[in-house]
Amino acid sequence: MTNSQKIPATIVTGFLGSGKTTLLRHILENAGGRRIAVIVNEFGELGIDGDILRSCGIGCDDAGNETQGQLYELANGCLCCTVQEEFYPVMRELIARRADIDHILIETSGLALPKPLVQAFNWPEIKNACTVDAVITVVDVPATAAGQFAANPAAVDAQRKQDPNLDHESPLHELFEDQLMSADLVVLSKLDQASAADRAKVEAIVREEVPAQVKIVAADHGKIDLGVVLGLFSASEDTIHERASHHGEGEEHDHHDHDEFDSIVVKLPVVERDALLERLAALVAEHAIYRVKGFVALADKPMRLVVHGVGTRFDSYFDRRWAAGETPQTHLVLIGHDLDAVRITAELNALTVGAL
Ligand SMILES: Nc1nc2c(ncn2[C@@H]2O[C@H](COP(=O)(O)OP(=O)(O)OP(=O)(O)O)[C@@H](O)[C@H]2O)c(=O)[nH]1
Repeated sequence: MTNSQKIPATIVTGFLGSGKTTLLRHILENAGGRRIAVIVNEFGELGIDGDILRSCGIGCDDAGNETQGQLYELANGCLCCTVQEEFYPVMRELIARRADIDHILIETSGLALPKPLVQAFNWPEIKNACTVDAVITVVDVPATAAGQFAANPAAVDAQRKQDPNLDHESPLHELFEDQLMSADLVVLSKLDQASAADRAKVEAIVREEVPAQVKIVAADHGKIDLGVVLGLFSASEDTIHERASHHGEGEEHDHHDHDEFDSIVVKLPVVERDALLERLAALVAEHAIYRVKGFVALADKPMRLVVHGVGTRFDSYFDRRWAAGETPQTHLVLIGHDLDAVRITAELNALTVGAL
């Protein structure tokens, strides 16, 4: 089978909160009749991205009931470490349904390394039926310009001063480089929050990491012409072995076990919106929390509030009414480094104002 007869798969990668789900939503809402199967993967115990996509009607029929076979959530760890157990069975299922599928869209967790996933497209059963249309790496311009992914950000410099014998290269920097080194296309996000100088600075940083033929484009809240992101025919699986990576296959990849990152899941009943957002902002300032995401139940509202915090910036919006028979509950996932789960959970628990 030639590559043009295979099902094209687009892999969307990028750090936590960079704008992957926003880009996915835009693609799915503008699919123009393409039948797209979606695989979303998250680090942390809650399948929040899947639920956000579902609340926009993705993976549901017109009556809001879940349709089988469009949306697959892999929430049991990072896709790059669970390729065999999690990704492979879903791909086999999709391959069996190939007559119903025009494109596969895969969102990796923000902590995943894309290379092992692309390499899985060389496994015979997958290679015979699918090809990687492109690896798209989403880059958060304000965060990158502010140095979040620098080789030696301030915190790492401080550690190094205390113990110069230790290797303290920032884990975020390695991840950033790995996610870029596999890219066939780079999408810059959040330019509305960045100056022209920041954009130029980030483009120069990205250019250092990606091969010359890789285009760097911009998307405003995920909006981008679908012709730019789909139909690239990169067949990345054929060249992935030539791409460098900080983490290899097999034994070397096993060391990428996310020891550097902690995930805390907090479940609360009803809370008060301003108190919650203030406390979360304070926690982000006090701890190395990279991303906060989840759903919030408010005492005076019949709607579910979605909260998404990246660094010190928090977005919140109501996405849907709590369903009949559903108990409104606050579910938050916090991801960061060296987090004191007991203390953070206790501080958030103290915000509970009761049940609906
Ligand atoms: N201002 C602005 N905000 C954006 C843009 N793109 C995404 N966002 C916001 O950034 C936050 C993170 O976006 P997501 O699309 O959820 O990011 P993600 O990469 O899927 O996040 P994780 O799944 O947590 O890794 C959300 O609050 C988005 O609304 C943009 O172009 N401009």
